Order: sequence, then structure tokens, then C-alpha cells
Amino acid sequence: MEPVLEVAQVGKRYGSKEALRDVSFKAGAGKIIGLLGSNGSGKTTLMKLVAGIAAPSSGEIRICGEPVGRQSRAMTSFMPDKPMTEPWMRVKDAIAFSADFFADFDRAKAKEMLSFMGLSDRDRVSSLSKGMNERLQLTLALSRNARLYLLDEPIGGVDPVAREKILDAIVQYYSEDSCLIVSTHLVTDIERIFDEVIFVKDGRLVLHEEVEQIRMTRGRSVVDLFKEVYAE
Ligand SMILES: Nc1ncnc2c1ncn2[C@@H]1O[C@H](COP(=O)(O)OP(=O)(O)OP(=O)(O)O)[C@@H](O)[C@H]1O
Repeated sequence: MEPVLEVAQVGKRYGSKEALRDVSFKAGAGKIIGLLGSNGSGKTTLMKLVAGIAAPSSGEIRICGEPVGRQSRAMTSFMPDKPMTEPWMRVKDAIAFSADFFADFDRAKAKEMLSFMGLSDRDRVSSLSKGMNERLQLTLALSRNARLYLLDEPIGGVDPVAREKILDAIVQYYSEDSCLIVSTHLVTDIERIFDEVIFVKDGRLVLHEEVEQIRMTRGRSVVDLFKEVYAE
């Protein structure tokens, strides 16, 4: 079966800074993949290249066989690490905005997710706590019927209760015919949702493995392996 995402020998330079070097991997449908790495390892850069927001300096990225461009962007739902909504909006405006902007936006799914998340249509975006704002951003991203979902740090800076709610929503509202990639440096508590993990270190991919494999053959949890690989 054709992979949903194919990254081949991708590099990215910002001036003299090499943010990514020779990164290659494939990701298939039905998988939730953790893109893990310490601060500054290159996770956001990789997400932006796949989302088509920035261009690689070398290599190639394909989504369902399409090179990154207008067609691939229509199949990709990206939740950036900074909110895409405006402070003047109410939740219902944010939903309407996404529904207008994305042809694959599913309003019925958004309504169901808002209720699951404990968000009201009338809440003002500017009055939402950080955790509630993360829930809104996740609702906007997962309410699209995309083939590839990219969630950049969806649990950054939220308390453990909010974190659990966000993880539950990811598992519940993700559709099996798509691939979902979650970037984070907060590995504790999140590994339960991953089928596979990718470790990025200093711009290089250092590991891509099934979580089950890590547990069975290495006899370790993802957290333990993460601590080992990123020990300073
Ligand atoms: N626009 C830019 N200009 C110059 N350097 C950049 C730019 N964006 C990222 N970098 C550098 O590239 C490297 C990778 O950054 P990136 O944001 O991809 O890491 P990250 O793994 O997402 O980190 P974090 O977990 O802190 O968000 C860092 O050294 C960063 O300083």
C-alpha cells in the first residue's frame, strides 16, 4: 500500500544553521506516530516542511504520492504550536472560519468534539485558558477529513488533567484511514497513544520503530529509551 507520507533525504538550512539533515522515513495509514526530540532538535521544522509552510533545502516529501504543494496541502491538516485563531473570535467564529476555509471540514464532527472537550460555541477565544485553547485548536485540526494530521506540541504547557483529555480526544476522533503525527518533547504519559515513534536529534532521524517492538525486543518503555538517547 502506498504510504501516506514519504520523506526522502530531506535537509533544511536556515543560513548556516542546519536544522535537518538527510531525514528519510515513510508513514502509513492507520498509524499514530510520535515525532519526539528535545528542544531545538528539528521537530517543528519537519512539520512545517511536510505541511508545505516552508520548503526543504534538499530532498523530497510526498503525501499520498503527491509532492508537497496545493494538492498535498488539501489532504493535510496541520495544528501549529501557535494558535491559528484570532483573539476577537468566539469559538463559533473559529469553527465557521475553518469550515469556510477547508472543503473537507466536518461541522458535525466539530460539534461533537466541542461537546467532548467541554467548549461552548459562545466562549471567547481570548478568555480561554491555555489548556482550553489547545482543545479548540485540536478540534479545528481533527474536524477535517484529511489523510495526514500534523499536531505540533498539542500538549505543550497544559496540566496533566487537560493533557489526558487531549490524548483521549486524539485517540477517539482520529480516523483509521489516515496517518497522525504528533510532535512533542513531553514523552511521559503520551506514549500510550503511539503505534510508532520517530526520534530526531540535532536534525537527524536517529530511530523509527514500532512501540510494540521497543517494548518486546528492547524490553523498554518509550520514555526509558528517550532518556537514554537524549541523555546529556
Ligand atoms: N526561522 C529560523 N531561522 C533560523 N533558525 C531556525 C529557524 N527555525 C528554527 N531554527 C533553528 O533550527 C533548529 C530546529 O528548530 P525547531 O523549531 O525545528 O526545533 P524543535 O524540535 O521543534 O524544538 P522545540 O521543541 O523547542 O519546539 C533550532 O536550532 C532552531 O534554533
